[in-house]
Amino acid sequence: MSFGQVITGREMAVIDANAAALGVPRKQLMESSGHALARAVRAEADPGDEIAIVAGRGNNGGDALVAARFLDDFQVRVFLLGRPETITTDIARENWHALERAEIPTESVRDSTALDLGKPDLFVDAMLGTGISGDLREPLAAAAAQMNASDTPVIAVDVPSGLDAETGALAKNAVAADHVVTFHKPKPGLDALDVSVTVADIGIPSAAERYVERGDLLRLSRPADTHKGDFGEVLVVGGGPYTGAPALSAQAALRAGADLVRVACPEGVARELQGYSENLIVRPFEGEVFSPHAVETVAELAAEHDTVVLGPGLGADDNTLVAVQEFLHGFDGTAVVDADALQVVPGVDTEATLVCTPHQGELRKMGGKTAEEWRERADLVEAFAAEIGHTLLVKGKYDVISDGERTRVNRTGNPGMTVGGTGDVLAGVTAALAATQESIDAAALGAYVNGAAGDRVVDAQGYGLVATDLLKAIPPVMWRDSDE
Ligand SMILES: NC(=O)C1=CN([C@@H]2O[C@H](COP(=O)(O)OP(=O)(O)OC[C@H]3O[C@@H](n4cnc5c(N)ncnc54)[C@H](O)[C@@H]3O)[C@@H](O)[C@H]2O)[C@@H](O)CC1
Ligand SMILES: [K+]
Repeated sequence: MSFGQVITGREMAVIDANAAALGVPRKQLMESSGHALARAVRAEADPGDEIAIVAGRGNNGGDALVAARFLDDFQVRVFLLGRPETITTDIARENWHALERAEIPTESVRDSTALDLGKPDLFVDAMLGTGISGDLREPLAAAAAQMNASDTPVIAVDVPSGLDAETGALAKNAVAADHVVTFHKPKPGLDALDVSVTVADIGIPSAAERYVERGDLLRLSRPADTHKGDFGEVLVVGGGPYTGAPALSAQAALRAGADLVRVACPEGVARELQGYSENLIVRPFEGEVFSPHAVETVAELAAEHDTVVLGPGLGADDNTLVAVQEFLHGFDGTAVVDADALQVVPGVDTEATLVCTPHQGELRKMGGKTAEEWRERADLVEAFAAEIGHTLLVKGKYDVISDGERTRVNRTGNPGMTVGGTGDVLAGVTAALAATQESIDAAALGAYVNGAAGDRVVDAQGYGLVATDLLKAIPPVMWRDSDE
């Protein structure tokens, strides 16, 4: 199983929140970061050296405030660039007060004219880490200029202040560090700099990356920050022998935030569908089932949507499978493929980005292998995803999600969810998410949200869950910050 090596600041925030969800809160990580930083400083300093720690008001500064405690046998001077009341997080502020009470020399610098970092033997640059935006502003810019103008070695915390950990771009007034102690994994852009890098293990359990946890919800922007249209439009192509399935997928996509969902289905199904919910917009095509003559109509509709759900209730009529194949052959958008449509995917020649959501029986029918033990299954799913060139979300007690390079595991959900229709809900949620997220993240979040919705229902009512129960549980799982 692989999680990827370089990680962006945003990804780090997800992992950090997942660690907290697993019982390892940020304050503990800050303590480990500070300790790792202090060890690196100790390795470069001589006894009695003067060490100037230049701290910003965020958690990057907080890491260095912790380090100061470990280094109080040196002549440590801590410069806080800003007023202590404006430290941005509680954990960093608590560490500032701990320094004051321990009488470790601290000064707060309010503006650049008052800034004199002196001539220490070593600088610690803890002004900005992954929270940076834009070029350094004052008084940070003046501090960077003083550090850069001196011959004193600089150890930077996480990244040199001025390196954007999202893009790897360097601000024009960035700190020129000699050494970087970066946490957990290297950040983008570090490899292009002329610095030595230590990657410090800060005790984040590998489970925080492997498992999809509440921190993964940070990938979603909140409804309050967004406008209509930001969440995209979804087309569900389904129905034929079954009508409930496309209705469930469509309603699930709406609950997961899609702005507009339409269902393309055979005309007979269309009338029934409208009876399910007034929220469904239906685009009927001729015939009893999806067959080659309807491909052009469906393809035109699909091109007007951000993502497609292909499969719910379509059935496995020979004509339908040919139609699915023809549709995928000409499609270059993003589709979540479920149910009988799955068996067509491995042989199909398509430009489309597909997220396939098989249970283990369907996976075998696609030509994939499965195993009892989830780690073994994860390796098999990763290899099969690489082979077919699409993202897989293989449902099970532990869902395994892989795009062939990155692999995640989801643990939400419960035995009550083996009831019919929960897979249709999952496909709809995943398609809504795929309108704004990369396939692997959409699939991982889809599995998490669907399972967590099921857990919420079972918590509230006990077993006896039916698929429609999941629909109302989707929004609170997605948009509430914490479990109440
Ligand atoms: N996310 C994580 O999992 C962990 C983060 N840690 C540390 O936390 C850091 C991130 O902390 P924060 O998110 O608090 O962010 P930062 O400490 O990087 O910066 C945030 C502050 O800087 C200000 N700022 C942003 N751009 C500026 C600019 N161009 N000029 C002047 N001020 C600017 C912001 O207004 C904010 O007050 C990491 O780099 C790392 O050092 C570690 O403690 C361990 C775990
Ligand atoms: K820094």
